[in-house]
Amino acid sequence: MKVRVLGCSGGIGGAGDTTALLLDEDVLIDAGTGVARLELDSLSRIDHVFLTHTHMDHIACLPMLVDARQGETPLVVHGLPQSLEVLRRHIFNWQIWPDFTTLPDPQHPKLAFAPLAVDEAIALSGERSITPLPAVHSVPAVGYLLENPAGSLAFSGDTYLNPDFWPRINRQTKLQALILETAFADTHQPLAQASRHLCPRLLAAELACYTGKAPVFLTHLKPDQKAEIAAAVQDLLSPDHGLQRVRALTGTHRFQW
Ligand SMILES: Nc1ncnc2c1ncn2[C@@H]1O[C@@H]2COP(=O)(O)O[C@H]2[C@H]1O
Repeated sequence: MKVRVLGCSGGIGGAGDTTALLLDEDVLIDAGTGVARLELDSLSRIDHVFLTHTHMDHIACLPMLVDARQGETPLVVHGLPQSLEVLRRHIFNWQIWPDFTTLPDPQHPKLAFAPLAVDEAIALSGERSITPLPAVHSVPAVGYLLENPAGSLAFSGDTYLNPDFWPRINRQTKLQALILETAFADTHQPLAQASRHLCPRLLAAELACYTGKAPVFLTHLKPDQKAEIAAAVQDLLSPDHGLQRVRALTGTHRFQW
């Protein structure tokens, strides 16, 4: 499996694009502004989008992807039932964007919705599977475990303290990487808590629950707080803390296993 980071910033500005991970050529995890980096033929090869949640920084490019994509089969958007209802009601409602579940005609739509549930794995071609993981955010949300027989990669999605996440991660014997959000700096902890995100201090509490050794990559850093978050994470890496191999994800990173 290959995962190419198209966007991993907590906002726009500077070189950052918002969350989008391309799994092989046919699956997107979230559809933030990073999707706009892809050429038309790459967009047309995407068959599935797995959404963590419906916040704009994770769906910004979804409407235009549906319209741009060429192909006979619909783009299948997977999400929690509550997330799909939000998309129907507030995005694909003919006012913000056309309802592509009925276009060009209801028998041959460009868009289909597929509800998912935490812990229910979705099998994909090539012995790949994607399993929704619990997340704790200000709207219904999930993370994802991407898996093939050779290993797995876990992505927290946007989340606050998430005790149900760790037993599932600690069971992974072939985890290649752990992508965790750390949106805010410690000086913004009240906002992190209000908006259900982590800051380095809360990240340290989360990582204390991790018993494995996979490298940890931080995502969703707010652009104006990147330096402060990075400095705090360096402090977390002091020898007495015992944490190692924690670094910020970059918008060009690729994983392969
Ligand atoms: N009280 C608040 N609750 C939630 N989000 C807020 C609040 N105040 C400001 N925000 C910002 O709104 C953003 C929505 O997307 P994020 O969850 O990435 O991050 C959130 C914060 O940057």
